[in-house]
Amino acid sequence: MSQPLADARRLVVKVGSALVTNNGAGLDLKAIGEWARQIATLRAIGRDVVLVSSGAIACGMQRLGWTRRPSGVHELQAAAAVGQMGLAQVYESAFVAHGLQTAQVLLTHEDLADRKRYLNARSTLTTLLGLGVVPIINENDTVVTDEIKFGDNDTLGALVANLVEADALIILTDQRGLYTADPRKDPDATLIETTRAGDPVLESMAGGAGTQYGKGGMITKVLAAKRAARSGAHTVIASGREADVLPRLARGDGVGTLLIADTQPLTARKQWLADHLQLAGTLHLDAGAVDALHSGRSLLPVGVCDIEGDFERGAVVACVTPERREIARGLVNYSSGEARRIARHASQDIAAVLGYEHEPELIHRDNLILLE
Ligand SMILES: Nc1ncnc2c1ncn2[C@@H]1O[C@H](COP(=O)(O)OP(=O)(O)O)[C@@H](O)[C@H]1O
Ligand SMILES: N[C@@H](CCC(=O)OP(=O)(O)O)C(=O)O
Repeated sequence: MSQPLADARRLVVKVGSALVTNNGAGLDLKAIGEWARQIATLRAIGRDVVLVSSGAIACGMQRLGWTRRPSGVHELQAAAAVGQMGLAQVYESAFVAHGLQTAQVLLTHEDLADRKRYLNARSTLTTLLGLGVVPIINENDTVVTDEIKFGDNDTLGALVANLVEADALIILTDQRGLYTADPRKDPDATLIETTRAGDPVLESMAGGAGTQYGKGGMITKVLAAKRAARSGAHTVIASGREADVLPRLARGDGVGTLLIADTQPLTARKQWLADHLQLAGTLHLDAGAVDALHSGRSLLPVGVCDIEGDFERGAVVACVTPERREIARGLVNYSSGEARRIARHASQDIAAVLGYEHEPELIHRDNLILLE
């Protein structure tokens, strides 16, 4: 049942480090040439393709003669800077051979968290697609440290799928798809052909990375599918070594694991809120406020017992239950200092407490998304 892919006009294809660098042996020119050929085939039948490629660190390590992945952030960043040159060079020549232009786009988490930069990135990518160019995206590893990284490119792939409103995210890796357990560890593991993106049972089946070259493993792919489904994109996890994998998927053939997006997509603005990986603060709600949010109402200051963090009006914050489960997130109308003063107060008292009132709600329901 891979029919949804046959209708997908815009695809994000993600290729992992182990695959791109042939397990750290150096850029796999044959494999890269093969994906370029397949992507050219998709372009020829009118599909838009954005490629998210890992491999900068693994390629840099190989070029620098390092056999072990360094643990120091600056060494990793240096390796990424060296390796990204290799990636750009090889992709450029591989696509030129098929008459296609490429564009390098390096993104950070901050680019996508800032609404203006997010919209800029979206316009640039859609302009490139309109020009028939294949954008090749990676994380800008040289300028980000661990705390602010996407880290694995599965997450980045899902965010890009949401950013360009793709119909499908295709994650190519070194296994045939998602198995019931890590096939490297469990010989009885079987391939799952079709499932529902976001099914919590998948998270217990998926393990970590298979080699020192990959970062995320299967768990980040399963979570990426859940994330991509929020904008309505289906996900396929398949082997990048499977013959003609991309054209076959585009024809609707069943290859690998299909994770179907079967929930109502969020609006673009709510999608952007949901995709924030780092939040500016946390609002602790009482049980009444939790119920109000579940019935689709705005968050009023009266239902907030405590505030964590230092944030400005307009920041994206988490809303947690008394048990500290994040149930929603949204754009706050008051800074953390103001919020601490009006917490537990009725909205009609805001002006008396602060001397002014922005809005009666702490977070308006239009700026709020429920996560469960
Ligand atoms: N349930 C599972 N099904 C398939 N692979 C799994 C599973 N759990 C863990 N893995 C591991 O995930 C690895 C792929 O992830 P990773 O090494 O990060 O590759 P990539 O660089 O392509 O992202 C596989 O080689 C496999 O060992
Ligand atoms: N941005 C990093 C990719 C991080 C990574 O290893 O991702 P992945 O192989 O997709 O798990 C790089 O280019 O080396």
